[in-house]
Amino acid sequence: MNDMPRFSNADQQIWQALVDGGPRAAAGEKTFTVRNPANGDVIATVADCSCDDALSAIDAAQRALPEWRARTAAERGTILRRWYDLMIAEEDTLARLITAEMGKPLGEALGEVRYGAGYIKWFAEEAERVYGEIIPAPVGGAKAFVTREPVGVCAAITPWNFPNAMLMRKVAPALAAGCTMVAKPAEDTPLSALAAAQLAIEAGVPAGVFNVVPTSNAGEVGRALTESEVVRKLSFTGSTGVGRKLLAQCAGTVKRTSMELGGNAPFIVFADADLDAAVDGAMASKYRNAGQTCVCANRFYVQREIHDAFCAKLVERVRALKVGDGAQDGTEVGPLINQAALDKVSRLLAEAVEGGARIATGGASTEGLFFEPTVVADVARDASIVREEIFGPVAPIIAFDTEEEVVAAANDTPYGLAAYCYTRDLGRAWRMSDALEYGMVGLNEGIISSVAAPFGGIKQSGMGREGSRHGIEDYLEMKYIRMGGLSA
Ligand SMILES: NC(=O)c1ccc[n+]([C@@H]2O[C@H](COP(=O)([O-])OP(=O)(O)OC[C@H]3O[C@@H](n4cnc5c(N)ncnc54)[C@H](O)[C@@H]3O)[C@@H](O)[C@H]2O)c1
Ligand SMILES: O=C[C@H](O)CS(=O)(=O)O
Repeated sequence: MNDMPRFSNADQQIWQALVDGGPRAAAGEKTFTVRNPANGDVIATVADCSCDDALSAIDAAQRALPEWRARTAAERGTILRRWYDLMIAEEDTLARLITAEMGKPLGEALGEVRYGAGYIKWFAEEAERVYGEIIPAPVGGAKAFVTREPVGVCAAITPWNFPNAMLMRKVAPALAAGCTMVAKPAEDTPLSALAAAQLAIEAGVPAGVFNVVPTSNAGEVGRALTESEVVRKLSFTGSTGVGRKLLAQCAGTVKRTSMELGGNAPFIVFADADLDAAVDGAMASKYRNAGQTCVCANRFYVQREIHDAFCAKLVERVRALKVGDGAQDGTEVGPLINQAALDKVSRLLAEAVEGGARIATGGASTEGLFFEPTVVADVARDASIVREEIFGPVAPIIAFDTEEEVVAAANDTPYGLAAYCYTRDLGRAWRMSDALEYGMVGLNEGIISSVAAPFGGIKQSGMGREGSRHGIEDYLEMKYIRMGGLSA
């Protein structure tokens, strides 16, 4: 990846932090390496930022705020649109970066770049739709109204599974609203964030408005971001466990927070469903990104009458999936991100089998970090693979009989991000979407994400929404103004 001099500091071949409008070596010039999960190769050396580096980035964001927030929404939107154009012009390079640092197939990586860039375009336009309100005067001789103002200096902490899109869906609304941003990408995948920030600078985003501090010490940098009184908001995407920790760390300074956390999506198939459509949806939802998305189907509930037919069709499709290096043509399922992820998937599957489950296809880690796309049937309802987020290419299947029974099972989780239901009965479709306790529901759809959709969860899957016309709200404050003394 050091063959990208535009992004890495070519002469030293180090991907420096991007702070205050340019590359910045970490304090002590510390570095860490990034490896390709497909083969373990070191693909880049990156500045290893510390608390001091984070504080410098926060200072740069604070200095940049007055001028950036003073620009008109149209001016900010024009710069964001230029950034979008640069992202699309560089989409192939950015896709190669994603595949190299986290393993997804190039086709999926290209889709992610376009998805992430789509958020920039969307919020370039939404910037000019941040309206205020006029309130009917509560008393004579007075006017009352509401204006919307940027929250201020924001921080973002993002995951490795969508290293471009998860950050773009935070930084785009933040900058559109007039905020400035300090971002800490995941240690496994800092390159996509750094490349996107470089393009932002080239697009005319002023120095200090968007800063990226890569680090192998998430806790130290995270604490600098969460404890700073200058940082008025934290937007986090990641596991629920880390989200809880960060919420607690933000309490001391009463920060605004957006939390996009873990999921445990039920995928429900009724006997009256279009079976082929349900299998198509299952394949798209379960095996995308090797099962490493927060909205992947995590457990399949299939009505007993069609259980065997559904399993047979699914197994046939899963067996045909091509596993390999995401950079190779034809690869459909890449590696898992690291050994810990592989160990977790293996553990959950082994525990399911110990509980009586039957592996219908797959079930083994092949070489390195690759895991065979798997279908496992006859899974116990309370198995750990049903209760925990798998984050791997394994589909546990459970038979059910009645609507009431499956609603209870689907909702029996602390998570509430996404749920899926296949049925051709319109009444049942409405009853299910009403009854499912989730932030997002796919009805006869396995892929529901879009820049136009309010993406987010309830319960312990988080708070706030990203994308849609709602996504910019998380970066705005409301100011109520009452103007008196207006009587003749
Ligand atoms: N709801 C969503 O939109 C969404 C999207 C993608 C991923 N996720 C969730 O993210 C998880 C997988 O991603 P992950 O493994 O990167 O999650 P993670 O929580 O381990 O890490 C996410 C980010 O938090 C950082 N982090 C970890 N510990 C920290 C600490 N103590 N202080 C500060 N930062 C810390 C990491 O460095 C990374 O940047 C899954 O649970 C998945 O469901 C949710
Ligand atoms: O996993 C995280 C992403 O939000 C998944 S999606 O591409 O937005 O569906």
